[in-house]
Amino acid sequence: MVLSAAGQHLLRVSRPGAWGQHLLRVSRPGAWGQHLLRGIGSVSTTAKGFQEKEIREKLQAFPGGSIDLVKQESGIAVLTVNNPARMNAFSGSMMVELEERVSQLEEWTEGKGLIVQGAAGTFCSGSDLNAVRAISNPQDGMKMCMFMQNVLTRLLRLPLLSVALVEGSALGGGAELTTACDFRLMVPGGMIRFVHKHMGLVPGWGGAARLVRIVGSQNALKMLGGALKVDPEMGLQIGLADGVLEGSLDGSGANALLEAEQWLGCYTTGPASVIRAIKNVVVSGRELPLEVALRTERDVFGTVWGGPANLQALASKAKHK
Ligand SMILES: CCCC(=O)SCCNC(=O)CCNC(=O)[C@H](O)C(C)(C)COP(=O)(O)OP(=O)(O)OC[C@H]1O[C@@H](n2cnc3c(N)ncnc32)[C@H](O)[C@@H]1OP(=O)(O)O
Repeated sequence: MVLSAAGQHLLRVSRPGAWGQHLLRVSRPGAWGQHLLRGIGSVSTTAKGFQEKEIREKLQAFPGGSIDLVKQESGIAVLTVNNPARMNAFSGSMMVELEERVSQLEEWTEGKGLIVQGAAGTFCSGSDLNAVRAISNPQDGMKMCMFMQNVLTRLLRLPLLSVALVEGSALGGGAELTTACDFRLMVPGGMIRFVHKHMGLVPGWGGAARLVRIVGSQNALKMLGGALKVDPEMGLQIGLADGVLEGSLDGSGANALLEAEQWLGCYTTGPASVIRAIKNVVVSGRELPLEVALRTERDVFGTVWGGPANLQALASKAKHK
């Protein structure tokens, strides 16, 4: 780690062979705090110096599937990774669409919750291997990685309580996507598997960093090193899964979605302003140094203190037995 004159950390990523050393410039942690303080819930990229327009154009050259978003009256939105012919693998255009959907969710001020699911009874089999083969050179791979890291970081920081509904398999980048949600609910027969090792890779969409925070470094090492198949039972045991649902009665996925909505509803009941504030204080507590997190918490507190929900609760003389 080198601290440049501009105060930016340069993370030196080396790889032996043709392309030698690359410098991935990331903004210093203090700048994250500034982002969070300025506009919690609309945090933008932590990566500098990558040409988003250029990578979008590149990714658009690999079309297929879609990322569908339905915002419901209940304040819970459903995001569906939809490419069933390829087990919901992410084509390039789906990566771009995911960024657009995240932008829409950042603008959705009435939202409280989000369920991320795969179409047709399976979650997501990671990157579309056809696109991966076409961009297997290091420069393009690095750009795709930065693009997806940025999108999934923004997804996790949305001021919505988010759940990955894991039916079927979540493989590779699909496993990484589950870690970009606050919670994971698994359906019997479901599996989360970081298969990267078998692809000669490590996670690159931020999945390893998030996994360590969810299950701890020991379990993360075992999951990545062994490319372990994490079923619902193991998921609960290591804290990767937050619940196991009954699942589809007819194979349509409808029942699992309904169950996930009910599960999430326990945490999203109440005014959007309060639910969003809860998510924001937790994000800052999770990601920021304590002093900055405390300042952020104070700022968020100021947005709800004396607000309609607070005044109504005071007037009702509520008892919390
Ligand atoms: C930083 C990101 C790292 C990554 O995500 S790398 C990608 C990691 N993912 C993989 O390697 C998944 C490879 N696929 C598999 O293991 C199996 O296809 C899988 C998902 C277990 C399903 O197995 P089966 O149920 O036997 O079905 P199948 O193999 O016949 O697949 C059905 C069709 O889906 C396709 N498919 C599945 N995963 C894909 C992918 N990631 N990219 C592109 N195409 C994919 C598969 O080729 C097959 O297509 P087709 O019917 O032969 O035309």
